[in-house]
Amino acid sequence: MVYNKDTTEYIEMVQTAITEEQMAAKLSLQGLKLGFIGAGNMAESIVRGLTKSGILSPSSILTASIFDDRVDLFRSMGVEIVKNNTQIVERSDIVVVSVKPQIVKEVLLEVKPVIRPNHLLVSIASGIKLKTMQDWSGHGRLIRVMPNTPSAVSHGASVMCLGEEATDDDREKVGSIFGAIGKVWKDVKEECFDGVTGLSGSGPAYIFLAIEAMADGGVAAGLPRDLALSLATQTVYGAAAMVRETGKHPGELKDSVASPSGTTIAAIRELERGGFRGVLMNAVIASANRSRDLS
Ligand SMILES: NC(=O)C1=CN([C@@H]2O[C@H](COP(=O)(O)OP(=O)(O)OC[C@H]3O[C@@H](n4cnc5c(N)ncnc54)[C@H](OP(=O)(O)O)[C@@H]3O)[C@@H](O)[C@H]2O)C=CC1
Ligand SMILES: O=C(O)[C@@H]1CCC=N1
Repeated sequence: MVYNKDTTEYIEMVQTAITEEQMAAKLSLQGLKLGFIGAGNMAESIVRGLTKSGILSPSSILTASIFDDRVDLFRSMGVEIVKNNTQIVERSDIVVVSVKPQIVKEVLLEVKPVIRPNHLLVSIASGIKLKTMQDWSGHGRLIRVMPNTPSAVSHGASVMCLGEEATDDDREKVGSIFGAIGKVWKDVKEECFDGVTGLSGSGPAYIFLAIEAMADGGVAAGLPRDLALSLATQTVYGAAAMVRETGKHPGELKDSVASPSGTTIAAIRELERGGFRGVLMNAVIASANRSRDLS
């Protein structure tokens, strides 16, 4: 089986391995209820990823919203809809605070009376520090996470940092949840969170912009729009996979595309002239600074 070169069989083997790994995580989360305060874009991405992973049944997930379209969307994924934030906390073991940073204080003060010692609070809000969360909620069993939207398709990047009363078991459970929807870095220092937000939290948006712009370039060069968009998408996906799977420095991989006096180096010259690297670096820093402002 291992030596069978048939592509279909190989894929089946990989899927079995993932399923076994996730099975252990699934067992550790059995019977657990996961609530989301804030049924927005990031909560949706996490729930989509979790539903896909099979690690938690959608009926173990709860949320609430005053908007019918959000209720309908989460209900269509099998999520239980409750009346309000208080009910989410009362009915959940782990509560993910997934509202905008500016709303976190209001929401925590609202649910504070029903938070019990057995609750684990997880905040994904950018900029809001663990200490601030603890002051507002009166609860120290906290974990801060910075995820990103590719979690919806099982390719998320999430980092975690534990509050002072979070246990090893809490770390494992939250690590399993975010590990099921992508890669997770479990013990990142809180001082890194603004930089993480600037890089991986906001980062998908920079790449969506890049894909759109590359496709536009293809159209300008005469390609049909659908072919241009598909090629741009596959090129970004393939380049990311190459960096990840070869372990080579991106500079070395770039050099291997650029032939002497060829097409790529002509394009790179334009990118450098336009300040491509500096622009990307400044984008990460701008997002990190905004995250710092929010705290
Ligand atoms: N989007 C992303 O890529 C990422 C987001 N985050 C963090 O996740 C959090 C949510 O972001 P995102 O999902 O993009 O934002 P959204 O605005 O899409 O989601 C927030 C949701 O909370 C709802 N809401 C507002 N007030 C309340 C309230 N009092 N009680 C309950 N729900 C309420 C909002 O409803 P309404 O629309 O009516 O305001 C909205 O549906 C933010 O703190 C953000 O920093 C972290 C990583 C990545
Ligand atoms: O734009 C935002 O504020 C959120 C935080 C990280 C990604 N999106």
